[in-house]
Amino acid sequence: MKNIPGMEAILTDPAGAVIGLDFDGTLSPIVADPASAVIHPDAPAVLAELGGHVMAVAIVTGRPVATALELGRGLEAVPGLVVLGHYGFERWEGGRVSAPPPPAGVPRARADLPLLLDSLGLDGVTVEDKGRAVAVHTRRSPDPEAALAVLRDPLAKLAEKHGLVVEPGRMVLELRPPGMDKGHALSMFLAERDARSVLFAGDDLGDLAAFDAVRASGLPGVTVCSGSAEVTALAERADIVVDGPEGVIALLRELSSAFSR
Ligand SMILES: O=P(O)(O)OC[C@H]1O[C@H](O[C@H]2O[C@H](CO)[C@@H](O)[C@H](O)[C@H]2O)[C@H](O)[C@@H](O)[C@@H]1O
Repeated sequence: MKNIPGMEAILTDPAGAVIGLDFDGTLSPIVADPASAVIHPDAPAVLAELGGHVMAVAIVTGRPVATALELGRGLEAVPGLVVLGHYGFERWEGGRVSAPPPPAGVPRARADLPLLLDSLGLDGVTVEDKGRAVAVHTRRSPDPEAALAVLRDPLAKLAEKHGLVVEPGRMVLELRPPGMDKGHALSMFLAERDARSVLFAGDDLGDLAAFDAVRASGLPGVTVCSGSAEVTALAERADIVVDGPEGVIALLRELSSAFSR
């Protein structure tokens, strides 16, 4: 680990390190039904151990905070944990949630979706109502990539009509408000805490902005890709590529053990 640029600073000064982690595909294995996702069983204990050494553990996710905590049972016990949900619009810390008022465009887009999806005649496309955003999933359709291709333009037009943006992800297109992304969320958090180093691990396109934020911070930083066959863009830009959530947990465990030595 020591040979990775940025890791040296984290290992020698853990109290100055922020560990940023995506949720789905990084801490939680990808499953067909978003409502059935659960955190890797070892993650809460590994993060609790890590949280005792570092400046902060921050989960930066597209999920609403409440969903991340529900699917991530045990996370609330991680010392000093911060959850930045909805790509950073929501924040949970010490049991308290803060968030701006919900955007008006989301319920309007959600109301238009059934008719639009009917008109496209796609099988197995499902809608996840996230409150402050709405996600259209194709993982359970017979050809998920082809369904995504059919949906791309109509959803872009729907998003524009309601003042929203499209966030592409693993077999999902999400309609959400503009003005925030994981990079912005992470940058603000690093500045707020006066971090001295940072590690960020993610698996999906939305995590690229956080990778950029690690670089832009000017801090000693490490980017980790939770690798999959579905997304290759992160692996190309990561300092470390591991094998999915299992690999992420193993890396965090190794880090924690190094701090304890
Ligand atoms: O930022 P994240 O924590 O990675 O959240 C991104 C999206 O993750 C979820 O969808 C993904 O995981 C599902 C469960 O494993 C999977 O079925 C889906 O295909 C993936 O795209 C979640 O449902 C979305 O709301 C999140 O925005």
